[in-house]
Amino acid sequence: MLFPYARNALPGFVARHGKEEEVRRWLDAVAIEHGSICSDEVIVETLQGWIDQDRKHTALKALQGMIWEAGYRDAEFTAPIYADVAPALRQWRGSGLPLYVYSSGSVPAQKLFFGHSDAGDLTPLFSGWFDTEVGGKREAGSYEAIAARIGIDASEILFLSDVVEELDAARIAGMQTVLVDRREDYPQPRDGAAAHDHPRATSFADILLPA
Ligand SMILES: CSCCC(=O)C(=O)COP(=O)(O)O
Repeated sequence: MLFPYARNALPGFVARHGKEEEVRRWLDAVAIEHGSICSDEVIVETLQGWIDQDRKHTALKALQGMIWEAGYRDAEFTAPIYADVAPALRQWRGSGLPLYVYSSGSVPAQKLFFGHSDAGDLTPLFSGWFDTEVGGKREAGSYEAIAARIGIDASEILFLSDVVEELDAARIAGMQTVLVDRREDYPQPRDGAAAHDHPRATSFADILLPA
């Protein structure tokens, strides 16, 4: 729902805001990636193609965040969140654990998402936010940088993801990992050459953390 909304709104958003410095910066980054000077029409088509591929490009993610802002503000939608997530986050935070978000979505988009979730405003639960400005989610260096920024040894950090390659990168950096296995939405490899040994949970309720 969020991605189709951004895809449909992109042409109008670029036409209305494409000359604003903070928007132009990201449109120019797309043009550079595209390999040549190109029209805004081509930039929009490129971005829509990236949405179709679920590409995690920092420029796309920054622009999506700006587009979603209007949708949240005008109450056109709330951010979809699995029913087991908010109760677990509240319990973990209540027991004193600091919680952080690391997403390919831009930090402004993350704050909008958790601020307008189906379960209400969850932003007070989080102690910090990280996006791909720190590095890609499949690169171990990103997790090393996050641990350094948080000031907690990587071995004390549990990283949750539904993507095995992200968990591999976090583990290389020394973090503990759990695959949040949302089988119906994001099936992950289980057997054969792609097998892995990250602990699995099908719900946040099954993730037991030290108090
Ligand atoms: C949380 S803001 C929007 C999410 C988003 O744009 C995205 O690509 C999700 O990436 P993630 O790394 O959180 O799986």
